[in-house]
Amino acid sequence: MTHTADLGSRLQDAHPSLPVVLVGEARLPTTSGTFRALAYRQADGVEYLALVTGDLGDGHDVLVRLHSECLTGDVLGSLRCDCGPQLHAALEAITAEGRGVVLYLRGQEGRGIGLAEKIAAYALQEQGRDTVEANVDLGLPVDARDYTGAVAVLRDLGVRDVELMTHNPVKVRALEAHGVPVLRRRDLPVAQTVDNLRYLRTKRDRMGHELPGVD
Ligand SMILES: Nc1nc2c(ncn2[C@@H]2O[C@H](COP(=O)(O)OP(=O)(O)OP(=O)(O)O)[C@@H](O)[C@H]2O)c(=O)[nH]1
Ligand SMILES: [Zn+2]
Repeated sequence: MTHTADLGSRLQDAHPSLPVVLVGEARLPTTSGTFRALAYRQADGVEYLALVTGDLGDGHDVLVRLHSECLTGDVLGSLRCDCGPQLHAALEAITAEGRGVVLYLRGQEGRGIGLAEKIAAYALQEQGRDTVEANVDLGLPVDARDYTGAVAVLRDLGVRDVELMTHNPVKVRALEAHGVPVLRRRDLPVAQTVDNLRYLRTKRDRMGHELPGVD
């Protein structure tokens, strides 16, 4: 697990200057609304896609989702997790609000370990390990996500403080540690299935996620 102390030291090491550049911007009509899509790239090649709706104005109290890439859930409709429904719920929430940002984090597939390693972790889960134990067995961090670039994108968009759509307290702490206050946390609907129940329970019981509705 990413402990608060580890997170704090990583954040202290984070470079304070803007490590991302805006590469392209276009209108993106989707089934969940029409967004302004802004594509950013970090010096190491990691890309970010910010889907923005409305006028962010003074940047205060912006409804935000930081969405970690999940190819299997977001694109393929995997039932091992709830990422796809969460992504679409977040896009629909900013559309309904008329103002907000969904920031798609391409460098965070598999909680930062990458797609191939996530599939290897799934194989261990089929042998009975939970999501945390599987990463440990592979010699990988349980959560390798870094939010420095995400914060840089939010700053570039003029976002100053946020209402964050998440159940994950580490995301809240990461934004706060980078100087982006989280005014409120907003729950997303949790799509519980027989295939993702253990994954959801592990997030609640071992990673501190706020998932009171999960049985
Ligand atoms: N390593 C690993 N990553 C997984 C597994 N299942 C899902 N993921 C990845 O987990 C990320 C989503 O993170 P979660 O911890 O499920 O949720 P979160 O985004 O931190 O929390 P919310 O903001 O509440 O959605 C995505 O990048 C998924 O690819 C797994 O079994 N092992
Ligand atoms: Zn997923």
